[in-house]
Amino acid sequence: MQIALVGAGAIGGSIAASLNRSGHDVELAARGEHLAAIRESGIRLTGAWGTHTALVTANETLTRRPELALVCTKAQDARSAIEANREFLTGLPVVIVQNGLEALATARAALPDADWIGGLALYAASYLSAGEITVTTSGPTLLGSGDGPPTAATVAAAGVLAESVPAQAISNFTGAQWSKLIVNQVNAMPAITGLSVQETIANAELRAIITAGMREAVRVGRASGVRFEKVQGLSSAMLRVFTSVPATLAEQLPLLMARRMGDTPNPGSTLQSIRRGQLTEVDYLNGAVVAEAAAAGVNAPINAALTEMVHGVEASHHFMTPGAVARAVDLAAEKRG
Ligand SMILES: NC(=O)C1=CN([C@@H]2O[C@H](COP(=O)(O)OP(=O)(O)OC[C@H]3O[C@@H](n4cnc5c(N)ncnc54)[C@H](OP(=O)(O)O)[C@@H]3O)[C@@H](O)[C@H]2O)C=CC1
Ligand SMILES: CC(C)(CO)C(=O)C(=O)O
Repeated sequence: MQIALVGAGAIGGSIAASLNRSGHDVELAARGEHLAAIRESGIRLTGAWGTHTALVTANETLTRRPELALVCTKAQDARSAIEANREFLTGLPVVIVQNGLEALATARAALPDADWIGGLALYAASYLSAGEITVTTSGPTLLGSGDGPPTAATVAAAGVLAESVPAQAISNFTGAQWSKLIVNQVNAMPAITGLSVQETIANAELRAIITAGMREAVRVGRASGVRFEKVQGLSSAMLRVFTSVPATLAEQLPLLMARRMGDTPNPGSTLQSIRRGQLTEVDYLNGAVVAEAAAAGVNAPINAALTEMVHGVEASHHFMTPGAVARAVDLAAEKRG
């Protein structure tokens, strides 16, 4: 099948290489030194999904109309990436694989005339260098849209992807996006400290803040009327227990998440942006919790403080120590009440 991917970093690159390995005819839209490296010697995939060098067609924008497309940029780049490839995406089923809550709304606003399908990657991947992608933890990609059952186009797209990567169509995609937003509470701390997700969770001070941020985000979701969908064991019932037990007991959840990630250090996608000197997605992660809290008339001081600290590191290029992070969270929480 002819399949196009717009954005071929950690997520897009690992999916593209796997599709190529299965025999699909893949075209990528990529940019900069990554595009040059892919043109020169393909995408080199390593890690949990095996080793493969994918020699694929790659251009700054798509040059032909595929049968299925995926958009796999960071949230802040999605709109311009879709607009730049509008000609070859119009009328197609297009999967947008993105964390946060806004992927489908952004995609539909940028290109109303496409059959947009949301994608949530439950695996972890890293961009090592131009042309080099590694999968650090395996897991499925969930496809869906809205709060009902998956559409026929979603089931068909999941079927195609599932021949190459773990993928499945789900109901209540909106609830799954929220559950993933709770999982993505682990992204900010690596971006602030420069440590891996596993290292931040192993640190008692940081783990307490991550847990508090997760509990705050669940409460905001509830205040917004969210029906959490089960994602990586995070069901609505489980999240109710998570927010009602003592904080130290609740820390078992991030500890479990870290164990599931295994031994290969996972920087998370937000720290990877920082390491490349790029702006991060934090406004779509912790920032989304703050925005939803404001809309629901509740406070989210921990998520607000984490958002601010990630922006601070983006600007200063200096990571913070765990002690400094703990002091900043305390001060911010006091100030905001
Ligand atoms: N990495 C992970 O483990 C996981 C990531 N996710 C989510 O998946 C999404 C993608 O993340 P990830 O793959 O890590 O991000 P990356 O930054 O690794 O990849 C995004 C790629 O898109 C490229 N890009 C941006 N705009 C354009 C454009 N107009 N045309 C062509 N290419 C473009 C970027 O290029 P450039 O570098 O030049 O900006 C980059 O190569 C995010 O929403 C993330 O939160 C979800 C689960 C796990
Ligand atoms: C859950 C996690 C941290 C996996 O890498 C992720 O979704 C991300 O990096 O954005």
